[in-house]
Amino acid sequence: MSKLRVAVLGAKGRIGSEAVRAVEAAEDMELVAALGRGDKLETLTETGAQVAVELTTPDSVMANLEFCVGHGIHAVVGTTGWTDERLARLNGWLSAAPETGVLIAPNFSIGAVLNMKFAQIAAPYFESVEVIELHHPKKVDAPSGTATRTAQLIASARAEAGAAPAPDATETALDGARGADVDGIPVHSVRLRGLLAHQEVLLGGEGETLTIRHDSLHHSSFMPGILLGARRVVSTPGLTFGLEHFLDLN
Ligand SMILES: NC(=O)c1ccc[n+]([C@@H]2O[C@H](COP(=O)([O-])OP(=O)(O)OC[C@H]3O[C@@H](n4cnc5c(N)ncnc54)[C@H](O)[C@@H]3O)[C@@H](O)[C@H]2O)c1
Ligand SMILES: O=C(O)C1=N[C@H](C(=O)O)CCC1
Repeated sequence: MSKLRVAVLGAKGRIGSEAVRAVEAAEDMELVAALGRGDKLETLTETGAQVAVELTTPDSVMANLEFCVGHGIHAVVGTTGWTDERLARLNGWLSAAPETGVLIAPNFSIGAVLNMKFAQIAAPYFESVEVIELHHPKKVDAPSGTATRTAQLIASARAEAGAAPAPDATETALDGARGADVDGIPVHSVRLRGLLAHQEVLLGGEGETLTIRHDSLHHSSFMPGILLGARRVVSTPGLTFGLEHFLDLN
């Protein structure tokens, strides 16, 4: 059987360099290109890449995806910075390339996907919910893509269940003291040397709390999800948002 022809964009970065090693080690894949900032995207077509693994920066991801989708190259995207406006532009490109698939995964680690899922399930049952994400100090965006997605899932689960807003008597606060507001859910971002990627969802009710915590201790935690994404995206046209859809968790 022929091997899946995979390229990595952001190949010299923290997660990209790990992805290069993971693709090289996968028996059913061939690494056909490993591109860094400034390398020409035409290499993707010249090398016959079928899937591009996009692990760059929020300022680069859109141009890379426009090229990939425009050339019928499927994409597995871990880069953060997704807004409704960006998703609409991507969907516009995909509507002109109906056989092309793009997976955007706010987090590729199974534990983080389950953290999001468990939080979504628990959210309607508690009066209070807040999210704390903790990352390495080189991270350029806050809140993390994972925390943003988690808060969105919590907010929609609570809205669907008709849950009341969380109690909060704060009258005066320093800017930022109550975190960022993502769809009404407070999200707090910690940047700390020694950490990689961690998240706690705190839920509180009468006389009890529930804490759902996940820790990524090494970039290897993201690799099985990236490889799964590459295998599945080639037969999943259109936009898939969240690895849970490829794990049959929905
Ligand atoms: N979804 C996940 O599971 C997951 C996990 C870890 C990181 N991330 C995200 O992945 C992104 C990268 O994270 P990182 O820690 O590796 O950052 P990083 O800064 O270490 O790596 C990004 C790399 O992309 C390169 N780059 C920038 N523009 C480029 C372009 N146009 N073409 C090719 N390469 C380009 C940079 O030079 C750099 O080497 C971030 O958005 C981060 O939040 C997602
Ligand atoms: O290290 C990062 O940067 C990470 N980014 C993603 C996010 O913003 O959620 C996933 C976890 C690691």
